[in-house]
This record gives sequence, structure tokens and C-alpha cells, in this order.
Amino acid sequence: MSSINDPAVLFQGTTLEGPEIDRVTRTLGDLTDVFSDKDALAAMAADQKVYDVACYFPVADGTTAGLFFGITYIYPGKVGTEYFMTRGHFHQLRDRGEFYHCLEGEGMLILMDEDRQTRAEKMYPGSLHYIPGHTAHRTANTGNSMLVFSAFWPSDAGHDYQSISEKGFSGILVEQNGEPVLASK
Ligand SMILES: O=P(O)(O)OC[C@H]1O[C@H](O)[C@H](O)[C@@H](O)[C@@H]1O
Ligand SMILES: [Fe+2]
Repeated sequence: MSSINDPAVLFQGTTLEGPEIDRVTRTLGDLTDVFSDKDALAAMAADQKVYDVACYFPVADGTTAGLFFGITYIYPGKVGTEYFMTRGHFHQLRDRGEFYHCLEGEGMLILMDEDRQTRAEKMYPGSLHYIPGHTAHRTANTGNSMLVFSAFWPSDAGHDYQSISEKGFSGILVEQNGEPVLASK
């Protein structure tokens, strides 16, 4: 017996739609340990949205050899001179990699290895980024509109937020003379 079915999910333009899509929003109030300028942060609304994530998890988290797909939407904005950005993480299984593909806007992918060496790659529509294993990753919106990118990663990678929450990245992305600069912390 064979059958023809509709797809479970539609990814059109920058939207991900379907009954199995998980959505989460991160506000400034969720990210108080992430931004450096605590005075600037305290002066801003805690419910200010920083990013939304829409994910398709076709298998359970932790499944070996499965794949996950997600889209991240980062709002434009800054806390002091630091651009709005994601929390950032290492993968729990450190050797797991990931692809990012920028769909809209402009930004920067910030990468830090386990020796805490930080570098950044420019993101713009069409840019494709391979994030190797053993590398923490975070994205910042350096433009005036939404930064939107898709991501593909192994379903057993997991997220390790703890080490970032404790020590942060060694480099922060700040605006200097109207330009993004990777400054040491
Ligand atoms: O998990 P964060 O560091 O907050 O980043 C936000 C999201 O960005 C991408 O979509 C990743 O693939 C997701 O795994 C991640 O959850
Ligand atoms: Fe990741």
C-alpha cells in the first residue's frame, strides 16, 4: 500500500507553519545575565522582545541521528552600545555542529572556541555559516530591521547554557562610530 500526504510543515519566505511548530520568545527580562551594561538594561522595559524562535522537532530531544530545524527572528535594538542578540550556547554534546542560513536583515554570528577565542562572521541574506563542534555560538542583529536566519542541527546536540551564563563570551559586539566592533570583555 502506498500513500501521498501533505507535508507536516511549510517553510515559506521567513515563516514556519504547521501544527508541530514550537515557538518561544525571549525578552530582556529573560536575558539579564547576557548583556554587559547593567545600568542601560535596568532603564529598559523587561518585557521588550529580543528574539523569537520557531522550531520543528520531528523527533524527541536527544534522539541519535535525527535532525532539528529552526528559524530565529532577532529584533533590532541595543542595550547601551551592545546589539540585541541571542543567549548563545555550546552544544551539550560538544562535537555536534550546526548550519545557519541568513534569510533577512544584517547581523553577526559570534563564535567562541573552548580556549575562549572569539571571532565573528557577517550575516546577510544568503550567507551560509557552518558552526563546527566545540564552538559556542550566538547571533546579534546589527541592522535596523529584523534579522532572520534558519538553523539545522542534530537532535542529540542539546544546549549548554550554563557555561555561557557563568563566564559569557570573551568578546562582545558593540557599536562604535556606527559600526559593529568585536570588543574584548
Ligand atoms: O538557544 P539560543 O542561544 O537562545 O539561540 C536561539 C536559537 O537559535 C537557533 O535557532 C538555534 O538553532 C536554536 O537551537 C536556538 O535555540
Ligand atoms: Fe546550536
